[in-house]
Amino acid sequence: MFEKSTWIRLPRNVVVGHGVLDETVDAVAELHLTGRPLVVTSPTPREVAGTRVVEGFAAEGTDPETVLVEEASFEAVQRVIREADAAEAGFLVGVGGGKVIDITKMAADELGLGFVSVPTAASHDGIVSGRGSVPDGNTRHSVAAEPPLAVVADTEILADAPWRLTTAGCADIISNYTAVKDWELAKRLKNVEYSEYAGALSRMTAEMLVENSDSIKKNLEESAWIVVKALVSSGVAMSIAGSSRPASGAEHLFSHQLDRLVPGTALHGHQVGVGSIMTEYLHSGAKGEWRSVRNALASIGAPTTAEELGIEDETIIQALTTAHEIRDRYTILGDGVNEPAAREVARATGVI
Ligand SMILES: NC(=O)c1ccc[n+]([C@@H]2O[C@H](COP(=O)([O-])OP(=O)(O)OC[C@H]3O[C@@H](n4cnc5c(N)ncnc54)[C@H](O)[C@@H]3O)[C@@H](O)[C@H]2O)c1
Ligand SMILES: O=P(O)(O)OC[C@@H](O)CO
Ligand SMILES: [Zn+2]
Repeated sequence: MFEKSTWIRLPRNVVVGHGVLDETVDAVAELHLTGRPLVVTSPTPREVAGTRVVEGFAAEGTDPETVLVEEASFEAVQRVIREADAAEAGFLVGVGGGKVIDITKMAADELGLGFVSVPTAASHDGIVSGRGSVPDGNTRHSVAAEPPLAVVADTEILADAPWRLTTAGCADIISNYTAVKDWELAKRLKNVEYSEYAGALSRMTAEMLVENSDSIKKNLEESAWIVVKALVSSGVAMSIAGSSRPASGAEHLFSHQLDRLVPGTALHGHQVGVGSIMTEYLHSGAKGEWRSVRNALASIGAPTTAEELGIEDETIIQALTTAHEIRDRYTILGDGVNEPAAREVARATGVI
């Protein structure tokens, strides 16, 4: 008897383009979300977009409340929940980078409220996904969270954000190549559940981004358009999979370990990009495709070395040798890369 079942939870409205921030209220109205909005944001995103979103809701008479968050932590999620309860919020609007959006989607999930994603940076593929990523002591949780009912991605704002945020988003997408390889490996060796559709979509998203890399340039709003489309597509792959597997493999474990060792030093996307160069080397060897990964990153101006990340060589080795410990997710790292092997891969790929 066939007993398989799945829920693929996707946004209903994905609004992308120049000046669409002012359509946030319409995107919400179309969803029949009611009650008081709680706008979750952080200082800079509040300046570049949050205040305008609040003013838009206020003009409609919905009396929005705002809460500022800085870090992705369970404590921050609880704080948003308390603020939402106190404000008797009807729905949540996350305005900011990946951390703000993760906190908002996790709070919305616990509260049982709808959530709208308003990214102010094209820096990560969590803008659409129903996953939240939170460090917790020695581990990193990827938790099921409320996917956004709507995404409002204003390319004018995204193109105006510091360029490094956009190159981080590109690198988060380029890392899908190795994430999918890790997922396939885990299917072969550990019989983990694998989705052909999610894997193919994730890989195709990375390929299309790389094919369009000539059009991804600083001060070109079209770049934000191309990158957001890819981030949405990658998030959809995660929703189809019901896990972050299609977009997160060993390169992400390496990045999560760097977040523990040297928090706040480099952007998530940049770290996973450098991790991807090395894990591609581990997958396919010296003559394999690691150069293509490195060249794709270099062509959009993302870091490809420890120095460009602003991270010490020894920290790279430490992160690579301990990355397998961070989460129970089988990857090319297996039960761990030893120190000489880590040094070899980091040197051979020019990362250190
Ligand atoms: N849930 C998922 O599926 C998923 C996917 C990818 C990444 N993530 C998570 O997202 C986080 C990474 O996201 P991130 O790189 O955006 O980091 P972040 O949220 O820390 O943002 C980086 C910085 O950019 C600033 N910023 C945002 N918009 C700006 C703008 N327009 N102008 C100037 N500054 C702006 C933020 O205030 C912050 O200081 C990580 O915690 C990662 O684990 C989650
Ligand atoms: O589940 P994690 O490893 O946090 O990955 C989510 C996201 O960063 C994928 O791009
Ligand atoms: Zn990522």
